[in-house]
Amino acid sequence: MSNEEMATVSKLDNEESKAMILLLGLRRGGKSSICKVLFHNMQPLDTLYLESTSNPTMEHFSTLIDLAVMELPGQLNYFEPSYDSEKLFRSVGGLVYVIDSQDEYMNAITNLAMIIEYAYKVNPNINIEVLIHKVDGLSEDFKLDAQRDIMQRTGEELLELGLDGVQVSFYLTSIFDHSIYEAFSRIVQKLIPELSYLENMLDNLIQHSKIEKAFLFDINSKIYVSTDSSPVDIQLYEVCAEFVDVTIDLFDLYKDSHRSDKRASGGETTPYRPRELKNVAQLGNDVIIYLKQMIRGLALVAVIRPNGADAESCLTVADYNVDILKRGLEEIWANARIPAKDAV
Ligand SMILES: Nc1nc2c(ncn2[C@@H]2O[C@H](COP(=O)(O)OP(=O)(O)OP(=O)(O)O)[C@@H](O)[C@H]2O)c(=O)[nH]1
Repeated sequence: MSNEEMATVSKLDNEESKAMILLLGLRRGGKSSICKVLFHNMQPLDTLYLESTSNPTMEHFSTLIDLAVMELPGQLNYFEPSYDSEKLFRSVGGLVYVIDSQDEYMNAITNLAMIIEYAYKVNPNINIEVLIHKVDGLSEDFKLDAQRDIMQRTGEELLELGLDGVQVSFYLTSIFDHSIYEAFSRIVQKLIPELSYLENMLDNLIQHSKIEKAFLFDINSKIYVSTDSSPVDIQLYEVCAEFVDVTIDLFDLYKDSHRSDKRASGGETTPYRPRELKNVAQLGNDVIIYLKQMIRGLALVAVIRPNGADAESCLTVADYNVDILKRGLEEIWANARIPAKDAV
């Protein structure tokens, strides 16, 4: 193992306070592209020119929880004696394995089963997540066939290893649409211990407003860390994620040019406080999309359906209830370890 690899793995000692996700898979499966698109806003087409990763890399992502995503290069042999895999696998909450659905995937499935066997032995609480990736190149029928085939073959491999009881979640993903955000949202949510409180709070919010669906988005990555308990319609999620983008673009366009206010008396300066993100838009079908900044780089995005009621009064009620939600979030996270950060 190279010095750099050792250094990254030894950093794990300091990472133990963070929820950690390990991103694994064979070479050219799409791991670096996923990290770049999710955490660095890289355009999907620009990932074509990414070079193969040769050392483990770590992405830090502080939202409701402090999260680290560690990418292990495809060519790394995790079971080589000098590699402290045991420590690594014991410290992670989720293992995400990327399978390239456009390539021959039998080797990937064998590799996955071997990793699951090891991971499960050292850390039986680990969440095992499989991304059936690059599905943008497959037709609808073929996508489902590939999913069925990969799930079945993985099941067979695990059965052979006597691991048929292990829970594995599968997601069809691509960096060219919102499926990768949706999959990561679900993966991250499993690592948030307060998830059920959040869901209850959002359920309460929609019960007392004309809100049809509410998401708590991490503004920077567009992953949603929670939603109410009604099922997620991916198209609705896409509309909401795009609304976050538009809001940020507008916010940047009209950024405050005065980073501090000169007080009239004596010319003292008060610290710069960023404006709060808020945006409301009414669509052609009367549906209203509502965004308001919450705590820790999060924004609430809600879809309001007035159903004949006056839009203004719907918004007044939403404003009132969203403020209560925000205060609730502030109270829950008042004692959290990481300091609240500015949203944008
Ligand atoms: N069509 C398609 N191509 C993708 C997708 N995600 C990644 N790719 C392409 O797959 C190729 C390999 O991606 P990488 O992100 O470098 O793969 P990796 O798993 O990090 O590879 P190693 O660093 O060698 O381990 C790149 O050319 C990406 O553009 C996807 O969702 N769809």
